[in-house]
Amino acid sequence: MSLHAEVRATAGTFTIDVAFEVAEGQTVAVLGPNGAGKSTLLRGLCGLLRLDAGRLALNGRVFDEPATGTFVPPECRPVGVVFQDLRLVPHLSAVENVAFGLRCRGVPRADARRSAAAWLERFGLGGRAGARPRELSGGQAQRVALARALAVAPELLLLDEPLSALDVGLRADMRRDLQQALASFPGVRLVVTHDPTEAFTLADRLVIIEDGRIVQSGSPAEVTARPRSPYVARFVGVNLLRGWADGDRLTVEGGRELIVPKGAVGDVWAGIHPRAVALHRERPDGTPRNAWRCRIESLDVERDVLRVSLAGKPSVVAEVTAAAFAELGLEPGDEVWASVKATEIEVFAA
Ligand SMILES: Nc1ncnc2c1ncn2[C@@H]1O[C@H](COP(=O)(O)OP(=O)(O)OP(=O)(O)O)[C@@H](O)[C@H]1O
Repeated sequence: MSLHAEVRATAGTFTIDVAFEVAEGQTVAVLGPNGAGKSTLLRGLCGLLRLDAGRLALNGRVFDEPATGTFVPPECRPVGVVFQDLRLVPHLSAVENVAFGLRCRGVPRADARRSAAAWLERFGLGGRAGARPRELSGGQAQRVALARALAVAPELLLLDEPLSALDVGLRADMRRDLQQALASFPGVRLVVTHDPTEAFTLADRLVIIEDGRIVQSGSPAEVTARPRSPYVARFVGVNLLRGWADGDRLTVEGGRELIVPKGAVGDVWAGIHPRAVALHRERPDGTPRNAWRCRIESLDVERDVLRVSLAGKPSVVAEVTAAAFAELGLEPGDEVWASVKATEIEVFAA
């Protein structure tokens, strides 16, 4: 029981061409830069965009397959969708919005209303059933949209950037609610997101799309360990350098030669976790280290660590504790030495 998605579709001049499978009970996060084709993929999956080629099947039932002329319209698919802008009907109350999806699927009015009220109750919105969307807070509107998607007992749940419209303060609470809702939903779950926290807390598997194609997929741990593109590396917070390896030498872009663990030969990626980048005021000596001069470009505070963007050859991000950084007495614009132990550089074939 699963989603089989082989999607080739066109929106204007843009084409999406991806293939992946998701097992029942799994949550997949679809990631990618702006314009990568995430929403277009979602439209293909829910039937708002017809495939040019490929095959879309859920639990063995085919919903779209141009080769056989099969196309099941959106309202006849067991698919629940929460769109980025929610798309609640403005003149309908919360309970009517939730009932709407059921009515579209032919459920009699009274039954649809009863079921909708029960879903709102489950999401703690029993008291807001009569409110119109503009009378709801962002978090409440989000819950109504989620209730509407789940009320139709879908086999596939599609969420497009489910938390992006919420204030940062509300997001953590809503993420927890969403995690619970997803855990109790037995079907296939697919979440489009830009947010690493959302992806890592909600998903079993990541599918990363760039320019309408899958560049990488795997568990969060696999993707973090071996990012396959600069976008993925940025997303997971890892430094990724492209280079040429020969034994224990790696020549990276910009020409610097780094000492790395022996193994890979040829065109490679080298991943360096920001925690592995040490900062020094003077050139470090002693144990043989890879060290090079950089300029501190900017600082980002993330809880009790600082992410320090370093411009140099190569440019990297270092992660240091606030205390260690204060001890060095550095600030943006200052010159600094960055160093990385050879054993902290993971080299893998490009
Ligand atoms: N109906 C359309 N006509 C023409 N071009 C379109 C159409 N729909 C989407 N596109 C183009 O397809 C590309 C992919 O768009 P899409 O909205 O799927 O990206 P996305 O990954 O969801 O982006 P974002 O993260 O910004 O929401 C974009 O370049 C967009 O301009």
